[in-house]
Amino acid sequence: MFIETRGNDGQRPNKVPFSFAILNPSASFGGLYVPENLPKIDTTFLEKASKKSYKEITLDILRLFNIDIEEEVMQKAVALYDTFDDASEPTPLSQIEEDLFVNELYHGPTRAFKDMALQPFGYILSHLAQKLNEQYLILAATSGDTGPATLDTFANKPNIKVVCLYPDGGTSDVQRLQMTTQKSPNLKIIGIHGNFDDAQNALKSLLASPSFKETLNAKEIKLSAANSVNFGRIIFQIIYHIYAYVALLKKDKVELGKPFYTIIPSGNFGNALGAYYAKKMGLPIEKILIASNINNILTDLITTGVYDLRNRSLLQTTSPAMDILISSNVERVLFDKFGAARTKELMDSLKENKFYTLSKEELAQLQEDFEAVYSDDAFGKEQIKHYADQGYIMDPHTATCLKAYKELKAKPLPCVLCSTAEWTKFAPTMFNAIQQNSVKYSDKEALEGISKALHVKIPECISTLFNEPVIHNKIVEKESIEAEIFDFLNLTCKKECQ
Ligand SMILES: N[C@@H](CCOP(=O)(O)O)C(=O)O
Repeated sequence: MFIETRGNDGQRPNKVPFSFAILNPSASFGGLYVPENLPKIDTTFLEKASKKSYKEITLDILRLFNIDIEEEVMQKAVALYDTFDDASEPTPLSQIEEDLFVNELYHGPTRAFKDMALQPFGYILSHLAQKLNEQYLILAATSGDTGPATLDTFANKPNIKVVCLYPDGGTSDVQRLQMTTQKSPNLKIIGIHGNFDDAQNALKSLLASPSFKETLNAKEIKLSAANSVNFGRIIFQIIYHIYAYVALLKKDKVELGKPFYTIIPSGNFGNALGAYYAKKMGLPIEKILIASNINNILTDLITTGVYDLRNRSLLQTTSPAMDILISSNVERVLFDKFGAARTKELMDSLKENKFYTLSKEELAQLQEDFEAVYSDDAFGKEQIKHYADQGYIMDPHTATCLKAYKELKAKPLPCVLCSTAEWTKFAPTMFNAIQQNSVKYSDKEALEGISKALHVKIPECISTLFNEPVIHNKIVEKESIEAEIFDFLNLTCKKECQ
């Protein structure tokens, strides 16, 4: 069963099953759903897992969670990993140093780690909508990767409509084209004048808005979300951390039960939360190392205990998917460590005062599991060049992890770095890094340049994007989002947006 991070308001049920939590992701007081208990895995589980495939392990873990989804549906959802580059190894582990391994999570249809969760999650959510004979509006806010993966998973799905919000100018060109060229009539993509935090704030306030829901309900439309505020995303984001350890075991790179480090490039903290839950379930993670770009609010939190939005504005970097200051899933860690009352206090303080401060003891508890560091674009480019020269291509988000590898890995243990996106989504930055220049390349030029220079193929799903017509070209002010959504749904707005 699932409970709420900020406690219960008396209006909602105290505990809900998985299906309820994913169909209704907004919990009391603007909080999030979390599992009441986490299942445990031990060395026997890991030993057995080392003889199994990714899909088999995924099903084992889903069964351990005992969620209210039929076995057949879980199997069909997990079978979607068969469409990845290598059906037998959807998340290959590449060794780039004696003790450093890259967990490549981007081999799905939209070339980012979001497919790992959104492919099966999309299947389960649309199955539930059909089974209940209900119509759903799914909202998504994106800084570049969640959007394309959400649209891909829900395209043409019955009973589902999707509205995806992205910051105009805040994603790479490829990421934008992956969204704006979508043809399926159940999808609407809206660019906003603002940044990712503005898009996610809009999503959260719509999820919590009684009048918005009332207008939808009048037309028998229910509301859910595809971001990692939805636990349906997180459950699948636990599994690839467990599988990374299994892959180390399979390759004889770790002794069963011995610890390893994991490094996570972080924005909305869903990936890091998945690692935290995996650690709590029993995966022997020594420490979760959090890598940020210069939007380093998570570095500050984990090193000083202060989460401070005052005197900060979001900066554009060459790792745009991490350009986030209001990081949703930190809340789930706070709840797990300090309980609902304290989480509500901290989150209320963030809303009202734009900051919160952990006590010394609380910070020490956070540091039991996490360490953090940040790097700038120049550092990322150096790493991209260094590894490209050695024959390994990593994207700018992945490159931020090298700082953590160099500075935070204190013990001689194997280290797994989560690689969140394919280089093809950020070609101009990649080409600048490789050529060591700052020429303004178009994405197409840069893709072709890299392909030629490094003898790599551009996947068809990326190369064909440039020939597709742009269908969604609307860029609106934040205040017009609600009206745009109603227009898409052919609804008349009830109150605020008139
Ligand atoms: N970095 C993300 C932002 C949204 O994160 P999510 O995990 O909550 O979906 C993106 O690329 O869109």
